[in-house]
Amino acid sequence: MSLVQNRIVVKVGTSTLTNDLGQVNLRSFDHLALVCSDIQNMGYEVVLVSSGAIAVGVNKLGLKSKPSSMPLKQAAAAVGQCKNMFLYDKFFGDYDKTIGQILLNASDIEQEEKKENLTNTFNTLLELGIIPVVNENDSVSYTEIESKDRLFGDNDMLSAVVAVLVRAKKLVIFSDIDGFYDKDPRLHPDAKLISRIDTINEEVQKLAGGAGSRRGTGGMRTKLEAASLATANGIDTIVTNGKNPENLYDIVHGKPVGTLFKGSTEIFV
Ligand SMILES: Nc1ncnc2c1ncn2[C@@H]1O[C@H](COP(=O)(O)OP(=O)(O)O)[C@@H](O)[C@H]1O
Ligand SMILES: N[C@@H](CCC(=O)OP(=O)(O)O)C(=O)O
Repeated sequence: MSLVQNRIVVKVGTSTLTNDLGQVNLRSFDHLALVCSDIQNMGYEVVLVSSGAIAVGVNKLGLKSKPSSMPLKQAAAAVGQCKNMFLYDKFFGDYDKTIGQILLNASDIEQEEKKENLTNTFNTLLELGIIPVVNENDSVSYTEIESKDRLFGDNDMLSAVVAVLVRAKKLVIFSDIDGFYDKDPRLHPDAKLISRIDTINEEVQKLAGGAGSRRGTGGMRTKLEAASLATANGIDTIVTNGKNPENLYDIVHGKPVGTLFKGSTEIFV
């Protein structure tokens, strides 16, 4: 099965959508909505995978820090997801775009029938010119929040699963850092950006560390897992800084930005 050439999945993490005080980063939401809308106007189909439900919920509920109790995390996600969709609806609306929410659990793609329904929903939304906004259904399932034996792992993996499902040509993972370095730049100031990786082997895996901020989860390890799945399905995966969403313009034109994990020659598994 071939990839849809003008289809792109964009993933944005919590550390881009909130600031160091744990507040919503309104400029990030607005900027992201502007660029995604503009890219769609240029003839591309965009799917947005957005984290941030728990962190935004924690802030809205006035909690001092991310709770450790699972019910409270799931409650925070319910509140935060609602606020995130309100913000996306408002900002995308400013650029004349309609969005639709899709909340997923791993079980939704494990069953063939559900998977087919989901694919049809994505395709129909995209045909209608709607931008799907996706997150894991955190309030229902805690696979992403906590489970170790998990398919989605975190939203990095979810974005790769979605990219495979919709047969996107590219997956763009917006992080709080410019790309994949030869070591964690927060711990090693001499770290160097790697602009292209053709094979994700053990050597590459050893370079990836965990999350850099208290808001992010997974760090580069989960981005590598996501890139492994996407590239094995022929999907070029780009990790770059969410502070500069306008990098999407260069990415859709195939210009080098951040780190490119090159998709293998369209073998669909
Ligand atoms: N080899 C590496 N290259 C770049 N960043 C790395 C590397 N190893 C670990 N990291 C850490 O991964 C972090 C990004 O992931 P994360 O904290 O999960 O944020 P988000 O999911 O919001 O992008 C970076 O801020 C950095 O500290
Ligand atoms: N589904 C969770 C996201 C967890 C997650 O993967 O966060 P991130 O590492 O910021 O992409 C939420 O919306 O809070």
